[in-house]
Amino acid sequence: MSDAAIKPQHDATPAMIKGSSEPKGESTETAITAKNFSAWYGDFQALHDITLEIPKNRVTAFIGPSGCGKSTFLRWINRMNDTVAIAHASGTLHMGDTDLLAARTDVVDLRRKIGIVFQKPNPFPKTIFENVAFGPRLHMRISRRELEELVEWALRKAAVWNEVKDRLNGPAFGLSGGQQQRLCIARAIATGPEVLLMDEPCSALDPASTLAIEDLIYELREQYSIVIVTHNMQQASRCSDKTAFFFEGKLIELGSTLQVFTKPTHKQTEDYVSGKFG
Ligand SMILES: Nc1ncnc2c1ncn2[C@@H]1O[C@H](COP(=O)(O)OP(=O)(O)OP(=O)(O)O)[C@@H](O)[C@H]1O
Repeated sequence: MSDAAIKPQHDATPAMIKGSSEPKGESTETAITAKNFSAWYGDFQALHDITLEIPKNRVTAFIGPSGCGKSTFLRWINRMNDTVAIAHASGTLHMGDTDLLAARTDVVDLRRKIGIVFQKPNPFPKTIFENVAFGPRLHMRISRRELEELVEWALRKAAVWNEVKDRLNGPAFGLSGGQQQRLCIARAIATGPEVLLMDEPCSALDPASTLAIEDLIYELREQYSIVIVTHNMQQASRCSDKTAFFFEGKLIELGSTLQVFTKPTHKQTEDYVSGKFG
């Protein structure tokens, strides 16, 4: 398949990202900016005055003990908390000029630009093909042939094409957990997002599938700005460029992954990354 066919939505080709898994320096551009962002569930404050920049085309790991607010932050970035009546927030969250918190912001369009992959693979009860085609059908006006090309492109990019190419019309639920998770990544990238949020994407997977997904995450950062929530310190150190450590709803430290793991500035970070708690 030619990547040129789908260039309008995806301007880097697989060839451009191949062999690119080298550590990268500081990104000069920012994907998401939070300023004095706080979030509550009713009276309970889950996030306190978070100010941070998520760099473009890098992987940022969110780490911290259970309940420190990592998922809450992701959920606010793509407006999942719209359905939680008691959730409210203050401060600002922006992607470029887009105010992620504004009522006027088109949430469907926002979720096209900010994809999310959850802890447990959650394919639709449809065929493999239809899982990936669903978003593009909703957001793009493309021919059947272009749609087929796009589905193949996304499945290749998510490193699952070879395993599913002969069963595209088979049920997604027939795939293994690791394959389902890569299918969900293909589904998330098929609409051409700018940001990919991953909430513990490997926690339900075996070690081999986990490594495959980590390699994939590291490669995908050529094209996407990625945030991964993980409890796995090795995973954060293997596949992220930057690491943010949260504790009790506060951002304690954000720095290069190397710095956070080898020379953390805060004692709490040091204790957490060295396994003393959490
Ligand atoms: N829908 C909700 N209603 C009320 N409280 C909530 C809700 N969702 C999360 N919380 C609370 O907000 C706090 C932060 O939760 P969150 O899921 O963001 O933490 P986390 O760091 O992602 O945890 P984990 O690592 O266990 O997934 C927790 O105390 C949690 O109980």
